[in-house]
Amino acid sequence: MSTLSETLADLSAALRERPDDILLEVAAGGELLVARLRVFLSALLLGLPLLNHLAGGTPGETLAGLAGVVLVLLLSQLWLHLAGSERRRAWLPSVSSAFDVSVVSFVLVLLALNDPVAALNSTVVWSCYLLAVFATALRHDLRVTLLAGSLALGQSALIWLGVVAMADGPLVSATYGEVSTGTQLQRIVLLAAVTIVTTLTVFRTQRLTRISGTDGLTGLPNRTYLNTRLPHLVARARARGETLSLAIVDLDNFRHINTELGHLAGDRALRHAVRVLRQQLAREEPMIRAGGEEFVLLLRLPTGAAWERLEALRQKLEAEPFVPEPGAEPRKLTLSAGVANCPQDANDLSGLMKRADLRLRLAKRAGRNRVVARDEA
Ligand SMILES: Nc1nc2c(ncn2[C@@H]2O[C@H](COP(=O)(O)OP(=O)(O)OP(=O)(O)O)[C@@H](O)[C@H]2O)c(=O)[nH]1
Repeated sequence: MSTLSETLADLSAALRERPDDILLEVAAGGELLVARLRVFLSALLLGLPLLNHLAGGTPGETLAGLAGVVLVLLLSQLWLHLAGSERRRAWLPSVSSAFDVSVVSFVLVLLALNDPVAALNSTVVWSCYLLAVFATALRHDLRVTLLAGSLALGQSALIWLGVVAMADGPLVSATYGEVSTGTQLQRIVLLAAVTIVTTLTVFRTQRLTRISGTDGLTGLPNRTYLNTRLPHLVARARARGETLSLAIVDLDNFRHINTELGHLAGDRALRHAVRVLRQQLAREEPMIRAGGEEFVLLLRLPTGAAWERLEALRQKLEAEPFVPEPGAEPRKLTLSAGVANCPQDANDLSGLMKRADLRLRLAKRAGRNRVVARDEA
């Protein structure tokens, strides 16, 4: 069990880490969910000016309320459009969360213009701060939660101090009662507590997401990544008219390593092969452990260049044999690979996988230790 100081150290390390691709994918889905919820809630708010009018509010108040709600609805549509588009905008979660918090402050300031006590004692509007901070859990980014929480704390404290500074008598109203320092402090503490709990929730979900998408032995993305992330990468490349090549790489005769050196040495051999291959790849070139001693690589290259790249990887692995233990005889590892290109061979992940697998089998049949990018070896 981890102590508080260990948790804080892990938290601060997580704050400095760049979210990985799976997290970004999950977060983009969360952003879209929040954007839809925002549009629904702001459409519901359209009823408020009408209720104000029916309750005998002045036409000025009703019109001002209507203008505010229509503005929020229009901006919500804009956020929905941005969240739903294929293009990833790194700033979107932070800016949309800051927007949610600031809308609550904006409504409180509007309330203050009519009745200063309402801005400090209104429970329903103020609770929307809690909702805005809690909704950042769906963005799966610690920095976004901390930003929204700090903004909510800062803005609500400013409204409190502003209303108190401008009051020319006791802050009491027939509808909202009396403003008490104790209640205002409790609200600040509650907001801070919700920010902390949401931050910890995000932290834990980040860990779980990372574990579920990562292969424990090699540290590479696993089949979950292959199934969830790769279809998007292929679809995006297709939409942009870009070319990309998918390779299935399989270590040759790996069974022999296990039978001759034992399973633990086999594990080390797998890690060695992954290290050698991964070192040759750029950060944005995914290498996934599809299962056993089989890996999937995605390269933003046309067929010829992808074949050359794989051939260089094959030679590198051959040139860096695996040493089972210090002083032991080095053991040569080789790989076979099948390459398929989008859009030349197929337009989607499943088509590319089938074609690459076919060519991998050709490479194995032709004697292993080779790369095949066409339908004959
Ligand atoms: N040590 C270890 N072995 C593994 C792991 N995953 C798969 N393997 C072994 O990899 C071997 C794969 O065997 P095969 O599918 O017959 O393929 P191969 O011996 O590599 O032969 P070809 O693919 O035809 O060249 C099996 O012996 C598996 O037990 C792992 O995580 N650790």
